[in-house]
Amino acid sequence: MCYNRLVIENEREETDMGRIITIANQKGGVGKTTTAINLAACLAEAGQHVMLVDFDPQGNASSGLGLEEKEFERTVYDMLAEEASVEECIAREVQENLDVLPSDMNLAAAEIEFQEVDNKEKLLKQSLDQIRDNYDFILIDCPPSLNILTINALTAADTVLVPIQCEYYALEGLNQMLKTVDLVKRKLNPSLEMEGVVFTMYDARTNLSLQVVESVKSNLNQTIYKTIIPRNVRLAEAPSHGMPINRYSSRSTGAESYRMLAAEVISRGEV
Ligand SMILES: Nc1ncnc2c1ncn2[C@@H]1O[C@H](COP(=O)(O)OP(=O)(O)OP(=O)(O)O)[C@@H](O)[C@H]1O
Ligand SMILES: [Mg+2]
Repeated sequence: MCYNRLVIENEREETDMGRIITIANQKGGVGKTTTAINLAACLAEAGQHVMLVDFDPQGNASSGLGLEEKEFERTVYDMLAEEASVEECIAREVQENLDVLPSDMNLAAAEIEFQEVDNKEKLLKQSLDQIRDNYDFILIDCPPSLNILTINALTAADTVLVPIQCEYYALEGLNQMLKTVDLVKRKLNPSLEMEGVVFTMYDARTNLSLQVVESVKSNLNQTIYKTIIPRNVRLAEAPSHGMPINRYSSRSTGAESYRMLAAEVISRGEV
């Protein structure tokens, strides 16, 4: 089955622009993709119209939602390279209310290939601005680095959500990340704000998890989400079944926690 198809009309009646949230942390394996997939799926379950942009050449957000490379002809790379329109690259209704802009290894070439392109930091923004009115939320899953892809994602975003893994080196590199956010805000995207920090893989059986949460709370002058994502084996299993947690194991603590996070994210937008 091929998910890509061209849709010309604007499907949404509302006129307000979608909120674009970039999920970033240059540290690897902290739960960015798990948060991107499951927050997107739980926002969609709550009736929000959502697009998830897989902006990592690893393609984990695409495969974690069951999108295999053979199933899509176009990717976010084709969109950036202007080889296809934004609309042509979208995999539609991967779940109810949830569209995906898939990615694959081609995106790894972006850093070198777009080196000489004018406004190379704004390529993603230029594309997403064309479609943001069609969505309530656009989430962008970043690779584990502060490269041109992450800079593009920060430039396109309204806010940045930083997952922090509850482990000893949690704060390592975080300052660099926050400096990059600040730099992008000053040079490229003045309206960029911090969405906040989300703790992931919290293990209630260890003192360490609690200590990390306490130390981040006292050291980091950032908004911290009340919802803490627990370490939950169902969350780790779900991607290999190509499903978000609310479909794979709807009553698991992982599903419940991402539903709570989605409710918090929605309520922040209403303040
Ligand atoms: N709350 C959780 N409970 C159990 N396992 C988790 C949880 N969150 C993430 N994982 C697992 O930890 C690993 C890393 O998570 P994930 O891929 O979301 O991190 P990432 O930050 O996107 O990684 P990368 O930097 O490589 O993109 C994965 O195997 C994932 O299934
Ligand atoms: Mg990832």
